[in-house]
Amino acid sequence: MGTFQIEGGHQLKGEIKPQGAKNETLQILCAVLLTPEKVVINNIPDIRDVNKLIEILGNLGVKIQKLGNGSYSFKSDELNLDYLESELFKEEGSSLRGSIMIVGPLLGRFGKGYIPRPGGDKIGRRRLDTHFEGFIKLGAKFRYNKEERFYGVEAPDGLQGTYMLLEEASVTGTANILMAAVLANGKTTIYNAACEPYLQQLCKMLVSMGAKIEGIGSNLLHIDGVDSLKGCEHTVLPDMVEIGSWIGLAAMTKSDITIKNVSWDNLGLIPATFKKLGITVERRNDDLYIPAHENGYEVASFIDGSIMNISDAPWPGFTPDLLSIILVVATQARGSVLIHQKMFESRLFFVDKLIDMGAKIILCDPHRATVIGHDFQSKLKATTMTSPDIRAGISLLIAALSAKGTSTIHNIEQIDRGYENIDERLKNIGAKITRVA
Ligand SMILES: CC(=O)N[C@H]1[C@@H](OP(=O)(O)OP(=O)(O)OC[C@H]2O[C@@H](n3ccc(=O)[nH]c3=O)[C@H](O)[C@@H]2O)O[C@H](CO)[C@@H](O)[C@@H]1O
Ligand SMILES: C=C(OP(=O)(O)O)C(=O)O
Repeated sequence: MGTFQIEGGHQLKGEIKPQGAKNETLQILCAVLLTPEKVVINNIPDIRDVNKLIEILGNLGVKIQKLGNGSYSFKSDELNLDYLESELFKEEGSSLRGSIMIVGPLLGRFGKGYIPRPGGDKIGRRRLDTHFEGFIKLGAKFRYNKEERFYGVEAPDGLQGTYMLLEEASVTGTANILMAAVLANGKTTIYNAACEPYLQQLCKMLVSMGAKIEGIGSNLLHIDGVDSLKGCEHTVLPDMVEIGSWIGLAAMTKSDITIKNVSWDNLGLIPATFKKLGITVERRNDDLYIPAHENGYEVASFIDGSIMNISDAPWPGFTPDLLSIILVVATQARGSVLIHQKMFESRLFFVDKLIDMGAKIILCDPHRATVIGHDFQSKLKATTMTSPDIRAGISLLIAALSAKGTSTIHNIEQIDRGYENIDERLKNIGAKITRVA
């Protein structure tokens, strides 16, 4: 188990460049399975989850070449589908959430796809019903081995396009079904599709490979199946969750930080949501500037004067992946705010660690926490903690950087899942972090 030691209480200053987006990359990597031709992908982040998926693709027979920093080429012309039924795959496939998205492209192209129950954060139940209901609608036969927790879909005679209304706008579910439908016979309509920028990016990539998709950016996708897809080159967007994490970090540590080339138009409600906490977020061309909040930041109230409430929702709503960060930032705001995590059931439990550090938080129930800000009148106290999931992990790191004294965070593998070389990048802007093991 890796550990960070963090000396808190220092202001940071400088520029930071966001990594390529984790969740987009996981979709895009799976799409390379759709064609025997070469696919080049740029701006791939060097993080644990992405590297694990690249390893799975390699074991599946994809020819992978590193072209440069963050750039790779992939060629899926001679796949070893037997790997899908191997013990190694059962182990590797279950180690991250994103691996589930290899099923759609394999089903579309080869008529079969298998996957062990995927991993990812332990942040509540994470059902896969949307994915498999979609495949079944496209004509696939579904089987599930309960003992081994192993899922399979098969369609030896190919998939047939159809209309489907998804039960929920699942991000990986939409990507998975979409990647199957682009190679189905005839037309597919996916209503209540997830439509966040990363899915838009996947759609654009598929179109550049020869897929026919209409409605990109909306929750109603029309797909006209084609017989085959060709190679392409694709560049991953900057990671909006990382960008949000740096906004929170800057505010909590009263730091003056510029986040470079954020692709502002793809940030949706992220800047506006930090502004609700009173944080100044300035657009400078495509950079995002956060001045040092020497006098703190004050939570806004609603027009009717009622207490501020920040909650998540499927895109274009506020991403659930930033609520833990919003929560930690709120602990030093002037005013109170109710955080409502609607999607995941176990994502707020990490607040016990913040309470240990002296934060004023009432966990109302698994989905809601009320935070009463300190307005920097009282600093958080350094402590020893363990990171339960990726976003709680980064939130605890932000808390530790703002706290008085030296904190220890264990299980930093969770943070490394989604943040590239985080200790070195933060050290470059003045953070005092040591990777102990
Ligand atoms: C690898 C990857 O891309 N992971 C992201 C992806 O996970 P993932 O695709 O697994 O998440 P889903 O979009 O399927 O759903 C996440 C959770 O929200 C619930 N839900 C979802 C949609 C909805 O309309 N109502 C609802 O309640 C689901 O039941 C589930 O518990 O999207 C999540 C939601 O943005 C993000 O937190 C994850 O970082
Ligand atoms: C929940 C997340 O990731 P995953 O879906 O990979 O567990 C996340 O990125 O915040």
